[in-house]
Amino acid sequence: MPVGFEVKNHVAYITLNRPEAMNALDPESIADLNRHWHEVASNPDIRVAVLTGSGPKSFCTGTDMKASPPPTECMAAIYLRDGMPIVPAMKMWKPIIAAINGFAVGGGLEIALACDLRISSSNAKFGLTEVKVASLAGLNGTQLLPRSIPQAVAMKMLLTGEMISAEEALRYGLVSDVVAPEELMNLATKYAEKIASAAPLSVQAAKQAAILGQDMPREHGILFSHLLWGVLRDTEDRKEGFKAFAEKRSPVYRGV
Ligand SMILES: CC(C)(COP(=O)(O)OP(=O)(O)OC[C@H]1O[C@@H](n2cnc3c(N)ncnc32)[C@H](O)[C@@H]1OP(=O)(O)O)[C@@H](O)C(=O)NCCC(=O)NCCSC(=O)/C(=C/c1ccccc1)CC(=O)O
Repeated sequence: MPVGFEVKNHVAYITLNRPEAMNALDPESIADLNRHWHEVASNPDIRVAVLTGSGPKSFCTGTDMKASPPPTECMAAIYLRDGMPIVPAMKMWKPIIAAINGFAVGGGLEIALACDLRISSSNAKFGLTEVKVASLAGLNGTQLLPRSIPQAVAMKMLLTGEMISAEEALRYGLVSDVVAPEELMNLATKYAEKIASAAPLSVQAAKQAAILGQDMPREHGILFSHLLWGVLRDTEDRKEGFKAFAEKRSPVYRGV
């Protein structure tokens, strides 16, 4: 399988598994990945996902430029039927952690930008290199990178295709943590299990409020967050959270 999938302790681990091609995405990987995102979104046992690449060198280098067949259908037909591939299937309120274990380039960086937490190994490199291969960072990179790091750095990366190091990515806030390669999955698991131990509906509401609120005027975002709080107020899990606190024990959340 070009994409590994395993669920443990409410965490889905998704591993791009073509290290010989720097985990570039061929059509089979894209289909596999999309199936896994649908599973993450629909399986109530899964509360959070971790996306990584196999091997020591690369997270993902985007489209497999050697294994992508020429189009057989015009883009308008595909776009108006399915939208853009890959990233839409990741749009969900369960959090996704990108554990970036090496090159995150082209569509690989764009996928990482669609994740909620980005942590990186010290050998990682980040770039939107599509201009070098006569394409465009069309998986939302042109929109998300300038909103994620300083505009001047984003424009340099977009226009020149230059890569930045893990240290620079940390400095610009593109990633939250940089660790030694052998520590990366431990840290990803630590964050994922922390998220999985919190109340799943609260976690999803927090993500929804933060993501949708970004595009709202501040007062609308505040009102929206009040409504979400109201939605959560009567959940069984909120009662359990308060009761467990009073009883000095760990809560047992069920997502109801
Ligand atoms: C990442 C690199 C700088 C690493 O260089 P290095 O010298 O360390 O390693 P290589 O020898 O180059 O790589 C080893 C091996 O892997 C193959 N490889 C690596 N990346 C790809 C790839 N993307 N496609 C196919 N094959 C790849 C490489 O050929 C070697 O194979 P071998 O010779 O051993 O058989 C360097 O690898 C590099 O620069 N890679 C390319 C990165 C890149 O340009 N990515 C952008 C691709 S375009 C894209 O992602 C798009 C996304 C998209 C947008 C909109 C909608 C859908 C998708 C644009 C698009 O598709 O048009």
